[in-house]
Amino acid sequence: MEDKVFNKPIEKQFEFDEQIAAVFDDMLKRSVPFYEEAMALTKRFALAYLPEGGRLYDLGCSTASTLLSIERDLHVGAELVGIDNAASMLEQARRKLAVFGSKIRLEEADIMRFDYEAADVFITNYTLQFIRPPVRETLVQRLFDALNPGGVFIFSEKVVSEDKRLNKLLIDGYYDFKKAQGYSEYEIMQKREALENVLIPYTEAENREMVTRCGFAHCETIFRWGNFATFIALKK
Ligand SMILES: C[S@@+](CC[C@H](N)C(=O)[O-])C[C@H]1O[C@@H](n2cnc3c(N)ncnc32)[C@H](O)[C@@H]1O
Ligand SMILES: O=C(O)C(=O)C[C@]1(C(=O)O)C=C[C@@H](O)C=C1
Repeated sequence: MEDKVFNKPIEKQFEFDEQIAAVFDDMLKRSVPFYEEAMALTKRFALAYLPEGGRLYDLGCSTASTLLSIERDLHVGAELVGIDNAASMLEQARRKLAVFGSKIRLEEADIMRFDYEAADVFITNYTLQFIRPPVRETLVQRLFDALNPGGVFIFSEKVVSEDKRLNKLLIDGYYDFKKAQGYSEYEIMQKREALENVLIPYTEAENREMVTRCGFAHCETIFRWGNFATFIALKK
């Protein structure tokens, strides 16, 4: 279904509710530059680090698009687990899992409180930015602690620049991208207002510093377009 959520006056802050879940796949494709490519890179690196008998978690898995794409090319016996606290997102996910006869395990839970088992890959694509800054690093630390040695953390984020002029140019470029995807200026402004204080982006450097403080030995930016980036952090 086509995303027209912000075509009318907004009544509340951005929330992952039924209205958003119903159009979410279209929303992401048209709102995240190179979404498909970032997902393909996520899959490539996830598969490379997922051993036989391993475990992969996708936090904020939404409609399970990334997990299903990974499962399609999975050639080892490994457990794929998706976690999200939005019931309506998981409803869409379950529908897709049924169509593909998938073995992915879905958990409706808060990623801040979930009791993680030992894992080889954690993914948080466009999810950390919705976790309040005072507790964001606590979550990353928990993921690091649950990772087996040699495990990886792959995450994608909207990012900002510490340089004011560059930051404005990045945002202008992003809004032009959205216009080219068919969103009107009105829809773009309505969504910007709804996301204020809900989606809180860090700079690329802040993201790297955060994972380094949590103990990751190496962090690489594997994709960046304007104000969107995908990272991989390695636990040695
Ligand atoms: C932008 S979407 C993620 C998109 C998805 N990873 C993808 O690449 O298609 C963020 C997701 O995180 C979920 N989320 C946000 N905070 C959460 C929390 N504390 N616990 C569990 N899920 C959360 C939302 O419900 C939403 O589905
Ligand atoms: O539309 C925007 O302004 C966005 O930042 C895109 C974005 C994201 O980056 O997570 C914001 C909310 C939705 O979850 C989908 C995509």
